[in-house]
Amino acid sequence: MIEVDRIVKKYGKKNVLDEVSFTAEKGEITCLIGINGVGKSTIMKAIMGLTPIGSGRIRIDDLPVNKMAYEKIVFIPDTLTMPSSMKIGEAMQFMQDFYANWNEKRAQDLLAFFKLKKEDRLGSLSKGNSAKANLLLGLSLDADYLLMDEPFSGIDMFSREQIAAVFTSHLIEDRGVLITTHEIHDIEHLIDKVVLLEQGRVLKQFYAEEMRSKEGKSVVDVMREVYLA
Ligand SMILES: Nc1ncnc2c1ncn2[C@@H]1O[C@H](COP(=O)(O)OP(=O)(O)OP(=O)(O)O)[C@@H](O)[C@H]1O
Repeated sequence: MIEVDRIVKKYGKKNVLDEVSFTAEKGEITCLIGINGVGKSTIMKAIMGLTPIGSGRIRIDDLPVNKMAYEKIVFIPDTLTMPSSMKIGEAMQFMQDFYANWNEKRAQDLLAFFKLKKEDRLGSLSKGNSAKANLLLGLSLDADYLLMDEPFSGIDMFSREQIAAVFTSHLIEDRGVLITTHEIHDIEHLIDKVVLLEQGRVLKQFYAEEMRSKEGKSVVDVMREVYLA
């Protein structure tokens, strides 16, 4: 479990995260939802140790975040980080050489699933295929938790559907997934837990299925209630 406990982050005098607490469990998809600027990316960076926090704590499987903990997490950015001149196959080979936890079988499965071609250069890929290549490279690492910042942003409908299908497939296995988004419609049916954010604070967190079955409300219904109140 990733446990974010009352974390506070300031940029200058501005409180960007104000006692944010939530958990993301293994085997579940947890979604941080909020409009631009509420602090979603800052939370991701804090979990990855890429930005220091003022107070609060972050634990992964009951251990404080340290170098070992980072071997449990993969952060999949929204842009390709490999040189654009590299072919997909070369990028896969690079990852295999560099990371001990590269899972070649899963990488091949993802290549087929996304219908990507090894000989295509990263720089020549469409936005949708770049996102898929990014996912391929990240998901092929055997890590217990996957963090993805806006994996569906700016991607065409068919690519979004294909990417969404990965989340419900065996390719995710029983890993914990934490994603951020400001567009919920396409992915509402995939999400287990929802964390609604506003101006650096958690307004509400709930399980989507429980909300549907007990209160008959969709995630969008709850968002309307919370944000338009
Ligand atoms: N390096 C920085 N210096 C100063 N302020 C920053 C810095 N990074 C982020 N901020 C501010 O912190 C707040 C939260 O930013 P963050 O990027 O976490 O939001 P977000 O919810 O991920 O937004 P988006 O959906 O646009 O990515 C914003 O007001 C942003 O302007």
